[in-house]
Amino acid sequence: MTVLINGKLISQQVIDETAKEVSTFVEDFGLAPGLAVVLVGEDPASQVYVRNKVKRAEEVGIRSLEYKLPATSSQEALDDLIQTLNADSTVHGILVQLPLPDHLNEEAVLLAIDPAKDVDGFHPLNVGALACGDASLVPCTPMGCMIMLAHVHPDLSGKQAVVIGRSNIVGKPMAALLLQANCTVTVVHSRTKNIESICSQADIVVAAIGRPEMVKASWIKPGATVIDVGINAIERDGKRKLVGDVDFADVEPVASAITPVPGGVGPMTIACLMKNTLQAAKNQVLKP
Ligand SMILES: Nc1nc(=O)c2c([nH]1)NC[C@@H]1CN(c3ccc(C(=O)N[C@@H](CCC(=O)O)C(=O)O)cc3)C=[N+]21
Repeated sequence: MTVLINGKLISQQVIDETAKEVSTFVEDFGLAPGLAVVLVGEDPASQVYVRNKVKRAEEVGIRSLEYKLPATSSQEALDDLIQTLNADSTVHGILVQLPLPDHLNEEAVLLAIDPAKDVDGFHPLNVGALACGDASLVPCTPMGCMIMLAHVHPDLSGKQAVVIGRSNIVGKPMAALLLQANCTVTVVHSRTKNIESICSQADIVVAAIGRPEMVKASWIKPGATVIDVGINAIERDGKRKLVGDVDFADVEPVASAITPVPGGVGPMTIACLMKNTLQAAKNQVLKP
């Protein structure tokens, strides 16, 4: 029987633990951790995520602030907002929802965020710290994947892990975390030759490609663990549906454990954002 790794349930555990720690933080320091979420434009999918973040923040006792800028905002307007949030001692975490509209420079925005408040872990300083194995703020999605993996593999040491995708947001930090956990890590991507044969040797496959249902049973070694990072909205039988980067119906019978979509990595990402906001608040209050 294949184990279904339940992201809804595990994320609730992370939320509950974080809520407890937040109430201790409030008792100790007399203020709640604060998270600022910046959304530029009206992307409907992003609006759903932002709403979920606000809801979860409320649940754990984090004060969340939503900043909505028009899609036509200038780089200067966004930079000004970030500088204001950097200077605000009641804001401990800043998240700028990606992707930004094309006319804005994403790299410049990520550089502008105070690394101590960078709850996404995307600032070059935090990226470097992760590469060195001493990060305090780890990107939320890969962190969520590691927590789910720990539920089926208490010891990852010596496992063959293949990460499909090399984005700065998921693929690269995911590979760094697996390496830190003593896996043998291979990253495959759009230019890789023989992706299928490389994947089919893996004990652990993390799919973060952004292509609906690309990973098939023939890519998966029988008994492997499959983490599906993809969240793709597709239309099937005239209905809108969320599917992952893994063809779940095909792969599930072959895997020993697999994450579903929805209810897998998505809720873990949000729970880890709450964890990071608390972490950032602790870091700032303890060494301002
Ligand atoms: N700076 C930045 N950081 C991010 O972490 C970030 C971002 N930008 N831009 C967009 C992506 C996407 N993302 C999701 C998080 C949770 C769900 C989620 O909770 N999904 C639920 C249900 C979603 C639904 O039902 O529509 C699930 O998979 O079960 C989805 C997507 C964070 N992102």
